[in-house]
Amino acid sequence: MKKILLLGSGELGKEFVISAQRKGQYIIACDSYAGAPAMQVADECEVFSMLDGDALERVVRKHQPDIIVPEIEAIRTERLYGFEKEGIQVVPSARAVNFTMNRKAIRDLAAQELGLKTAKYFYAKSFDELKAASEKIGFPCVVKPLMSSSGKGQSLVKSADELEHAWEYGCNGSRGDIKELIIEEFIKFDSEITLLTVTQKNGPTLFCPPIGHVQKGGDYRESFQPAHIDPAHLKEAQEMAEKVTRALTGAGLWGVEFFLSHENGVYFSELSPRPHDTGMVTLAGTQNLNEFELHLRAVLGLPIPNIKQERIGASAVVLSTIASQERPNYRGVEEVTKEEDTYIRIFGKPTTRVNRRMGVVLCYAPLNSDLDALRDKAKRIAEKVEVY
Ligand SMILES: Nc1ncnc2c1ncn2[C@@H]1O[C@H](COP(=O)(O)OP(=O)(O)OP(=O)(O)O)[C@@H](O)[C@H]1O
Ligand SMILES: NCC(=O)N[C@@H]1O[C@H](COP(=O)([O-])[O-])[C@@H](O)[C@H]1O
Ligand SMILES: [Mg+2]
Repeated sequence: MKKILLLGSGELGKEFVISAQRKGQYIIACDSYAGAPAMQVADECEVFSMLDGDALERVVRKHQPDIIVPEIEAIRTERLYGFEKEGIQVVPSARAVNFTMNRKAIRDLAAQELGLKTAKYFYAKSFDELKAASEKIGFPCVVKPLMSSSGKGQSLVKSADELEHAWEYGCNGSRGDIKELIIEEFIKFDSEITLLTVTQKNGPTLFCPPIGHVQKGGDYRESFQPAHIDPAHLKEAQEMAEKVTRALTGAGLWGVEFFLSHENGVYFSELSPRPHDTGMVTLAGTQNLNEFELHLRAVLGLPIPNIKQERIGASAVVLSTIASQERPNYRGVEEVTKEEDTYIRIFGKPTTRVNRRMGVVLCYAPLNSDLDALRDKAKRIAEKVEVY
């Protein structure tokens, strides 16, 4: 049995904890608020700011974990190098977690050191720098904080007069103490995918069938597997995923994001060194092993004999339309359970905010059935659920 310190306790962590406990592990779930989804199923929990390095140190000393599994990006990741040196396994590695928490580190590594194709980009520390960069990139362009996730602080800028708003919005949506944004060329992609990639302690890098997804405001709304893409594009994406995960080092499951364009090919976008939100579609049983089970096996160094697509699947998110500090209720769950081949997962978040992801609807069908129809079904059913 290993003692696992989980840093971040959202919906992704909750599924990871369930997988880990099913393999006899002991988990301490951490987050900045009490009653977080993964805490509801873990052995112990700790509530503190993981951006506070000293608080993080105290929790590590108190529990003396064998393994640290980051679940979010908002962590004082510099401290992880020290823990790793002491012999604690950091998942997938301190380097991977530290590089991916800041868009600058990972983008420079991917585009400059590894030569992966990405959108053109510049960084801006002031409004004037943003303006100057936008003149080089042109409109539309995308502006994001260097440190944020799930689309926080991200805007699509269509003309110069929207820049000021993008600057303010980006700075306000930034986590942590840095006031710097990235401005990217807008890629007119035909589709985007997440390539779940597994790096192993003893074994080759493995790839799941690609997951297609649709985002709104920089946040995921629906995902489906397998995405039907050009085999040459898939091969290219796999090669890029192999390169970037090798450079970041370590064992675990990663969500590597790509934009695909018929005209311009494959662009690397970013990656998560952990299970990916769009990968929740694997909870519909699309694969023999879902992304959480794969992460756990890679972390523990357990064998993964194969990854097999068992059926097709679609996920659609349930978002809150209200903001409240009260524990929410859900209307429509009975309606959902009337549907065939459908699951619903309510994450159990104790409070709401507008557009907070509170649950997900998962639909599946046999291989070779109509994927577009399945996507429509998942979206139609998710619409029935109301958070109040
Ligand atoms: N340069 C771009 N061109 C076109 N679309 C973009 C670009 N950058 C981001 N997007 C859109 O916004 C989405 C979110 O962007 P990105 O993944 O960089 O943000 P994020 O906040 O890190 O999201 P998450 O943490 O949920 O993965 C992308 O999946 C894509 O749909
Ligand atoms: N794109 C990253 C992502 O989906 N992360 C997932 O969302 C949780 C935070 O949700 P919250 O903001 O509702 O607390 C995180 O803990 C993780 O499970
Ligand atoms: Mg993303």
